[in-house]
Amino acid sequence: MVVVGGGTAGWMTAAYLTAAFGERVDITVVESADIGAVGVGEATFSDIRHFFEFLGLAERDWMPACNATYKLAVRFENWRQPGHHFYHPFEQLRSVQGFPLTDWWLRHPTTDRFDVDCFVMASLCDAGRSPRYLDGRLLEQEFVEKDGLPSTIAEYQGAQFPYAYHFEAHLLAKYLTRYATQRGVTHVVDTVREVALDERGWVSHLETAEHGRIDGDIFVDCTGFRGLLVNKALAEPFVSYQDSLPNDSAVALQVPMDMDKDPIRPCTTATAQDAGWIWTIPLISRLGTGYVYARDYLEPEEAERTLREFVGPAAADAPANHIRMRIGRSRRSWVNNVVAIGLSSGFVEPLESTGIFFIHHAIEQLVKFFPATGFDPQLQEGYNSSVQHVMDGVREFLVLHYRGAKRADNQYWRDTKTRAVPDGLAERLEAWRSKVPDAGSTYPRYHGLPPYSYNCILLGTGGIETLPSPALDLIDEKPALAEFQAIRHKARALVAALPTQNEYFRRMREGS
Ligand SMILES: Cc1cc2nc3c(=O)[nH]c(=O)nc-3n(C[C@H](O)[C@H](O)[C@H](O)COP(=O)(O)OP(=O)(O)OC[C@H]3O[C@@H](n4cnc5c(N)ncnc54)[C@H](O)[C@@H]3O)c2cc1C
Ligand SMILES: N[C@@H](Cc1c[nH]c2cc(Cl)ccc12)C(=O)O
Repeated sequence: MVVVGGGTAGWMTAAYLTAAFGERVDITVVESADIGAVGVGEATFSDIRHFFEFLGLAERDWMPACNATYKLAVRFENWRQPGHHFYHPFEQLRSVQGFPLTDWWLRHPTTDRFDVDCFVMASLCDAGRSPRYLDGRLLEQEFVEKDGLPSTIAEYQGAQFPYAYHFEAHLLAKYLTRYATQRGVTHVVDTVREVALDERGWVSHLETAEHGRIDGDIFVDCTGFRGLLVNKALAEPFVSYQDSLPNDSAVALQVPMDMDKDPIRPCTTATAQDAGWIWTIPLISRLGTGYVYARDYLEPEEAERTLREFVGPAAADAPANHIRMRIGRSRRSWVNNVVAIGLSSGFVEPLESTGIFFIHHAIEQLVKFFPATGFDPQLQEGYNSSVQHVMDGVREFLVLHYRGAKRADNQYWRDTKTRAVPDGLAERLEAWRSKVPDAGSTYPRYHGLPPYSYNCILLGTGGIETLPSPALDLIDEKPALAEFQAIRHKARALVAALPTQNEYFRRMREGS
């Protein structure tokens, strides 16, 4: 196997496949020293723990090397109106008498914060708490992997794990480079100048600037947005999502942070802006922040000025990284003997931190559908179908954020209500007006987001009126009210008992 590209996708792929296949598959990574990686991509899904566990890595092995912190949720600010915020947490939504607590909340709203009433994590985020005690124990939410780890995250049936991570993307790539090369992966630092095809249109070999010809059986395209092998050499078409997700640009800053002074919030923050939103990702030594926006509504210089103003004086000396984003996916990610993974395969704006989830899912599916030398087209079709639906499903979930956002104070936000929606979503939006989303009314194929995630965004953004189930007028509400009270008590007890993230990581630093 020849992996072209040494960003997060390239090294996650090489590390995982060497852990899966050992020496039975020879893996080479070719990465250019002259073409930079995208340099961002720092918040994750909680599923990523399966990636590190598959590699045999514990948190103490990799977190300090990547300046990593914990992420309990995404905090959405000003999506409903200025000053309003809500959370999308890593916490299963409870049910009472067969109805989700969000449904009961619509019928009996105990406060104006559905997230605080239905989820313990919302209070932990508001209080800046760590999900682990100073001795390393996980918060009370007893969590046990059911019957060991599944073969893939798509097949995982266990409890919702309570947190994900923030980490420095380039440090993770460096860490995985060491991991992979120590286990036999060949690392060639060079630029691919030509992708040679045989008479069938399959890649026969690569020509590099200094190392000449590199042969392979399977080529993994991890060359980022340029899609050097899949889109350029094999001319696989790109399916744009821009008609429903117009944000196509970003400007990013890295802002120094002092964990002895600055609070390390245990969540990613997405703050709505006039032409998009700003992400804030707290790491151990710095803040990752950036403005994701639509060029049709805002020029890069204005976006950078807005971002610097938002961050304040700490941003003064930070150089800006302007990025043009290709939003959408390759029609197929696996074409002939080329498999695209990462930005080359597809990408949506990082509103729910899905880029690394796409990579992790794609690598697991590549193992699941790995071809024998005969390259059975059924395996390729199974792979492409799984990858396509994950991206199309996430696209739909992100469109809901904009259709649901109550903000309509300028043309950008007014246009979010009239823009085309992906096939099937219009009917689902209609259904959600009468009944909160459930497994039967969200995107029908696996795409990584459970129905409760849709409940959070629908109730949090506030722009789509959603009615409680009529049955709740006829069912005794006392058990539901008792559940709300139990959540309040549990949240209060955990806020009192858990350390802040700063205290937790200061202790980890002292202990290391
Ligand atoms: C603004 C922004 C914010 C993001 N935030 C998040 C987030 O919070 N969470 C998340 O999960 N994801 C996020 N992502 C996505 C995440 O950054 C990517 O999924 C991740 O970095 C993977 O990128 P990649 O490895 O596919 O491509 P890149 O990082 O672009 O790497 C491409 C590699 O290919 C190499 N290359 C290119 N051409 C050649 C050649 N001819 N020869 C040899 N080598 C070559 C380059 O040298 C580089 O090593 C974000 C993306 C953007 C744009
Ligand atoms: N399986 C994913 C789904 C998920 C559940 N809650 C959240 C919250 C956020 Cl911010 C992203 C993703 C998710 C996971 O557990 O990571």
